[in-house]
Amino acid sequence: MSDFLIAPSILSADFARLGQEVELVLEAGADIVHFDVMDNHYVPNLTFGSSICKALRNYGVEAIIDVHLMVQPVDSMIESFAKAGANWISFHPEASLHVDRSLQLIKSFGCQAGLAINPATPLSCLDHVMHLLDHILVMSVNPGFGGQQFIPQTLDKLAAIKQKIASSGRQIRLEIDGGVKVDNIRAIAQAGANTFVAGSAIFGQPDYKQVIKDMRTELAEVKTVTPL
Ligand SMILES: O=C(CO)[C@@H](O)[C@H](O)COP(=O)(O)O
Ligand SMILES: [Fe+2]
Repeated sequence: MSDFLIAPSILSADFARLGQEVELVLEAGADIVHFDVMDNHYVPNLTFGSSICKALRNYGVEAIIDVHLMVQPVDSMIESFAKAGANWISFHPEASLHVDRSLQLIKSFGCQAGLAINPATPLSCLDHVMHLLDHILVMSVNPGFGGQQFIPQTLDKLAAIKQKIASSGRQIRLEIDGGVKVDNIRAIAQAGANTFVAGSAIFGQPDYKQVIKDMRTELAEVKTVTPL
């Protein structure tokens, strides 16, 4: 897998043509599919569940599906997403009563496990679970909606998490989610991210291939690549 992964968020896709939209964005050069699950409880918005993930697999989508659970409770959703074909599953620590248990549950189904960190979530939540993490999803907006502005303080947070990952000695993907665009992706990568969720920046343009190409051109300028 390459150093930098581009993960379009299907939250901004045309839901009436979801299979085709995912196919188009993968043909346009996307690496993985970011799948935002919102429950109108943990976040004030409602999207889709595991049956839509299964439908994408049935449609023929073979790429990694990166499920971002914005739901509470968490554990009751994990098995159905794993069985529906999710590869990566992340959740918000505030939404789980037993974070270690939820991470172990994700891994017990053979999926990669991640924690999603909100803008105001302290990094201490990572302290005792680094050994269970395959990725950390850093939210650069408050969760619940696409099309929000990138919160600039996230750059310092990324740098701090990058240090934590380096001291852990583990290979943990550092994923950024929210407000990622062609004009800020380079600075975000320079701060330490290596996996980039982008919804409105990609699906909001008529030519998905051009946006992804422009993002990769920016990423090619990054001096220090965060090792995996
Ligand atoms: O998880 C979320 C929002 O809660 C994201 O995945 C958004 O869907 C990203 O959308 P853009 O900010 O890129 O439009
Ligand atoms: Fe997301």
